[in-house]
Amino acid sequence: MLSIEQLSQMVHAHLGLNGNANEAQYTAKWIIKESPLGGRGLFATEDIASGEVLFVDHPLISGPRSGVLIRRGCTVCCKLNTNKFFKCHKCSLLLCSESCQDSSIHDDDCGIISSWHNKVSFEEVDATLLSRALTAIRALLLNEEQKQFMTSLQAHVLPQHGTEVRELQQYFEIPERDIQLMILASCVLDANAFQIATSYGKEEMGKRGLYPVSSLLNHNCVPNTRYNYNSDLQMIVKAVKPIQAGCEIFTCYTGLLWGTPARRIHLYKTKHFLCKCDRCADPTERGTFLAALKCFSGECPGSLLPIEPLKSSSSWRCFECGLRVPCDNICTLQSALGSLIGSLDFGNLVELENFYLCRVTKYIPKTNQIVVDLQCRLIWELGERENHRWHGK
Ligand SMILES: C[S@@+](CC[C@H](N)C(=O)[O-])C[C@H]1O[C@@H](n2cnc3c(N)ncnc32)[C@H](O)[C@@H]1O
Repeated sequence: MLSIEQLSQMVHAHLGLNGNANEAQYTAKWIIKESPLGGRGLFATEDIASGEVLFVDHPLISGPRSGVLIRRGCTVCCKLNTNKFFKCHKCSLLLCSESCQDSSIHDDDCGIISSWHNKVSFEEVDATLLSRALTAIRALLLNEEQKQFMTSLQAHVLPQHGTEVRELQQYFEIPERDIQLMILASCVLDANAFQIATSYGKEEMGKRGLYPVSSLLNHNCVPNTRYNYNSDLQMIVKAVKPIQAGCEIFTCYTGLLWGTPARRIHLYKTKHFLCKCDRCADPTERGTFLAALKCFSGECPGSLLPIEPLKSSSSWRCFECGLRVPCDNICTLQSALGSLIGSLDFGNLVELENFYLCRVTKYIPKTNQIVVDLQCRLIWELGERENHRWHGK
């Protein structure tokens, strides 16, 4: 692994902060340091005002996500749901048009894959598997310096990481050094990749990017930054509150409006740590009651909250009547609610509105993350439709 000094030099070169001709529109008011949370993090070197741009990162590699549930999409433009898909006869990647086939993106991808000897005919290659492995495959396009930068990032090395790359070997004879680099890229992507948001109404295959500077940001459930993407897939990271010199700069790896159990489980499953931040330790989550459930006791108007939120097996208690409920009963209710939400047709506005107005708040308080999420979806959908009338009070 690179020293912090070497890593800092790479980060500055990557952001274009070196030399006299500084093209960046900001100065770096932060450094890379060891974090008390473990590993490295970014720390403010001077006071930073709310709204200030901290840096503009660009991905070393980007492409489709690797999950088994990935939807069939074009490997160049990521478009879904077209019946015009075809497989490139040289590399078997899925494409939607001649212009995507003639693009430089496909040229690069195809150059790598077609250099591997085929074990089966191109029709027999699993195009979905190839899409799932494509972002890791693109690591082979990096130059030596970029590869060194990528390998200096944290990697999650667990047996499940890189399976999509290993499985490619049933279709292609791949040189061992390519396999090793792609598996390492999968492990680095697992620890660091950011999901790239799709613009509203656009049906696209899920995308992710390896943003090496943002990858050094540790997580806090009340982050002091936020980020958005521009049309060139650059990630603009801004302060969302004043950050004092010396403080660690955080991002949030989960949904901000998720309740504590949902955030902690997600962080544990995807980033392999249990968050212990102030918000996670506070049963009320700063008075937002995002995880609260209605008290199980008849007419009691109170809410159930975890007694020890940092323990996943904690009992819950009603803060009004004192009723204690074991964790197992809470988990059963939470998974029933999850199934109920999973059965909703989110494209059907009338169904969503009815569910929100008539059903969901019978079981959970209006502060619960499920209700808040429904409200956000309704606002989002209604804001996009002409002449749509809100029937609620
Ligand atoms: C994107 S990396 C962040 C940078 C990393 N610290 C490094 O040294 O490269 C994500 C990993 O950092 C660690 N991490 C981030 N936030 C954390 C937190 N709040 N508590 C504990 N570990 C954290 C976890 O190991 C996580 O999988």
